[in-house]
Amino acid sequence: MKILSANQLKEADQVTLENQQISSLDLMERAASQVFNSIHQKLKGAPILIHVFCGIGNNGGDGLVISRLLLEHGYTVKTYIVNFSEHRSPEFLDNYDRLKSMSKEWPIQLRSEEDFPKIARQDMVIDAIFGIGLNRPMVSWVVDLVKHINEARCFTLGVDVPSGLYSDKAPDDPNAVIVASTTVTFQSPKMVFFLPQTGKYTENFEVIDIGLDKDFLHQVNPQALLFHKREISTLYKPRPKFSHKGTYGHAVIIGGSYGKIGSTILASKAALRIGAGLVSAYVPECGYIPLQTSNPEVMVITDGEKNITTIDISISHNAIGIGMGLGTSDQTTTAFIKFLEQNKSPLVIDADAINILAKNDNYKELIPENAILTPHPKELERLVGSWEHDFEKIEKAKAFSKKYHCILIIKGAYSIVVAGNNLYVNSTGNQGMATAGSGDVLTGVITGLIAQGYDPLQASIFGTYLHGRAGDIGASKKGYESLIAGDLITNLGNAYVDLFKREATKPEN
Ligand SMILES: NC(=O)C1=CN([C@@H]2O[C@H](COP(=O)(O)OP(=O)(O)OC[C@H]3O[C@@H](n4cnc5c(N)ncnc54)[C@H](O)[C@@H]3O)[C@@H](O)[C@H]2O)[C@@H](O)CC1
Ligand SMILES: Nc1ncnc2c1ncn2[C@@H]1O[C@H](COP(=O)(O)OP(=O)(O)O)[C@@H](O)[C@H]1O
Ligand SMILES: [K+]
Repeated sequence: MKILSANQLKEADQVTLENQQISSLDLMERAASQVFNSIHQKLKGAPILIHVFCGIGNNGGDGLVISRLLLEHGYTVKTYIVNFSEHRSPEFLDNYDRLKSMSKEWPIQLRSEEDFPKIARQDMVIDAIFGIGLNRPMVSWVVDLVKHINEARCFTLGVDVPSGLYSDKAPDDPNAVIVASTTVTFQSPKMVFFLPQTGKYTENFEVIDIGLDKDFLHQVNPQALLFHKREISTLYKPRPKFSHKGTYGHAVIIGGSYGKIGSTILASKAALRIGAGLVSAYVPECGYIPLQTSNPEVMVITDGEKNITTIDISISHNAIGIGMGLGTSDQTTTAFIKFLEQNKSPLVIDADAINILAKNDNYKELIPENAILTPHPKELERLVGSWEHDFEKIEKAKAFSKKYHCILIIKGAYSIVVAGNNLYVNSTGNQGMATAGSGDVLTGVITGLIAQGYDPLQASIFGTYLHGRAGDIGASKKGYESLIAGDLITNLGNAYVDLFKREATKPEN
């Protein structure tokens, strides 16, 4: 699914008006009535008090349409106009008149704190103050209104985006944004939903198709792609009946140091579970027995006593995952850099291998083309420098990916695969995966996919998806707290099986 920027959505809006020969008032009616439908389906006429807060632009216009439709269906509604400016949009004004003409109760004008209404915990709020048009800080009384609404802690539905969020940067004041229980958003999910600084303002979101011009949507180069099962299952490579283990490649996992051998156990097991034909682990001697006993299917090569001192892989192989638990001692750093100078295999670079690269710009020049780097936020900061907000972080990651011709996976909730200017946002995974070793599993998964013949970009996207899905299946059985990295490995098979399960169809109302 395409994630479009605010400007692209505005352009889509204009193209739609021209090509479909409709007015922007019609488009607003179409969009807002779908928000109403979504609310009505859930509320089913429940007799609760609904407060609709409308700005004076088109987001406010949507709010007015929703108010009118709610009233027409017998809901108890109070509509407020948040007068943050005198420049009312024409569509707002039209809908304002329509609402006044059908309701005895006229919208309530808000101009200062004295006008704020009481909102009870059991009421519902519809937030249509600002949409994607917010372009400067809100005046202080509107900030206070946002805080007043948030303090009510009632079910709050954001229209398009929670008010107070910019489309391309972090909020000026983290408390000056509506915290929505859900957001019903038009046509495309917004990038802000997927980033830590801004995604926290909506617990859920629902994308509604408002029928914008299909050709435009098809040809537009999106800000990012959000990948779900539908797109992902097309990447799957079936296993031919007459295949043998050689068909699925040999993955090598290099890492570990005294006390951190577990990371290589997890990564090599994950490479096997994702389907590599053969897996070898290259570890210091202290890892030999732990690996052989915990993973009988994995072959083990050793070097150094407590940490790796040279990396010399003479066996034939198809992909290497390197870095988990490796350490960054001088000896290991030298070994890794020498290895990079000679290496010709597809690489997944993780953890301490990233930390070593971050030490010196000359080292970064050795990153082979199409290598995949899987930094968590701290490792990313070491690699690309610090950022003020998440959008800047993404720009820095893109610049790094372009400069060194590599793929970066920004890990976290909604991990983002960065390949040059292209961004792929993962839809699977959960907070239970914030646990030791889950990144090691991801490295094993991606290495195992490349060994099987997936190209690095496919392996990054497919692997991130399956890893998250395994976490979701694991959490559905164990809950978030007790999910551990080993559970992700256990559920990789279920994640594959799930790829081809049909969604249960929703019962008709
Ligand atoms: N194609 C689409 O995406 C559609 C968008 N529609 C709605 O239109 C919204 C965008 O409407 P608008 O562009 O009118 O913008 P908003 O309604 O978000 O904001 C209203 C106006 O306020 C001004 N403004 C921005 N920041 C301000 C501040 N801090 N203080 C005072 N004034 C400020 C801006 O000039 C802005 O145009 C969308 O979010 C959506 O709700 C729908 O009606 C229909 C289709
Ligand atoms: N809140 C979260 N939601 C979804 N996935 C998460 C969350 N927190 C962590 N993860 C995933 O778990 C993994 C953690 O990786 P990392 O921090 O490198 O772990 P470790 O170094 O312990 O192996 C990443 O794939 C990340 O996307
Ligand atoms: K809003």
